[in-house]
Amino acid sequence: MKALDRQMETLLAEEVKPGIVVVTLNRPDRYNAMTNAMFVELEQLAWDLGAEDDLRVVILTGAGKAFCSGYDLADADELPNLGALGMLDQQERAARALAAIRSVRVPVIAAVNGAAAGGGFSLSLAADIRIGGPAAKFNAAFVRIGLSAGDLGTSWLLTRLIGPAKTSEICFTGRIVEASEAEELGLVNWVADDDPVADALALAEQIVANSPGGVQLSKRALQANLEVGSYAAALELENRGQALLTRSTDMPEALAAFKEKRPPVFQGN
Ligand SMILES: CCCCCCCCCCCCC[C@H](O)CC(=O)SCCNC(=O)CCNC(=O)[C@H](O)C(C)(C)COP(=O)(O)OP(=O)(O)OC[C@H]1O[C@@H](n2cnc3c(N)ncnc32)[C@H](O)[C@@H]1OP(=O)(O)O
Repeated sequence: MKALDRQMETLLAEEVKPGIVVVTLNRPDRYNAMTNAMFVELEQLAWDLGAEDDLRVVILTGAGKAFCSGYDLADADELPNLGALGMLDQQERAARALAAIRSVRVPVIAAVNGAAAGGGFSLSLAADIRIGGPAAKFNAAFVRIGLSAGDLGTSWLLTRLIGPAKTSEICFTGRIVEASEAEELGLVNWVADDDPVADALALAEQIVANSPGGVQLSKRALQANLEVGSYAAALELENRGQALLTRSTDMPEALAAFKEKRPPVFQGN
């Protein structure tokens, strides 16, 4: 088994090309519904993969017909017995898992192969890029199940992705957003003609051809600058990243390659 490959109870991870790992939510009979085991494995996988120097891009997708249908409603019966603090613990554990996915240092591309509902919608938002398949559909199902769309980062990320008005409409109605509308809204970068994983892989190969440090510090700056409050703070963060990269060996290699009119060979340091 390769260093980046993982076989877990609810997830599979496979290095399909050098540095490109496809993570598959693997509960197809339950439309990849989320369980506590899946949250624990998502968080663990995010940290394990992040520790691998050779990692360059993660593609996240679902086995079978759905991407992820949110919390496993078959498990919901036992929740009321947990009490308020027990529920808070469950919610925080799930939130930590999605935050870990979002903070993976390399680009994460969600190949949304089917329904992304509830927490599954939230999980797709934790990715940097979403590519829909023809069957992709997004559903902030929370209000239909007695919950709030303030869930696993949805209210923060979706507002910044598609704007407060459309976010409000989608979250207050709990309606389905089909692939074509998702593309119009910018919820997905595009809709693949067939398998979104194939499109995600082609995109990942374009990313892998570039400086790993440049890509990873770009991700860091782009994510952080959704949070910093000012242009000055953004510049400060960018300046530090660039100063760090100018000390890398990849940058002189890129300059030499440009002058010698050849592709650069990046080492990621
Ligand atoms: C009461 C809620 C308790 C949750 C609170 C938990 C608090 C602590 C937990 C940690 C924090 C996580 C919080 C999480 O983010 C909250 C949520 O995710 S809430 C939203 C939960 N999800 C849903 O409400 C979506 C339900 N599913 C659907 O709307 C539709 O199935 C679909 C996904 C839009 C797909 O529609 P269709 O293509 O028409 O497919 P079907 O409806 O026919 O379903 C096919 C098949 O899959 C089974 N299934 C679908 N979704 C789930 C699911 N979420 N859990 C379990 N099983 C699911 C469905 O039953 C069918 O199976 P079959 O009947 O054919 O055997």
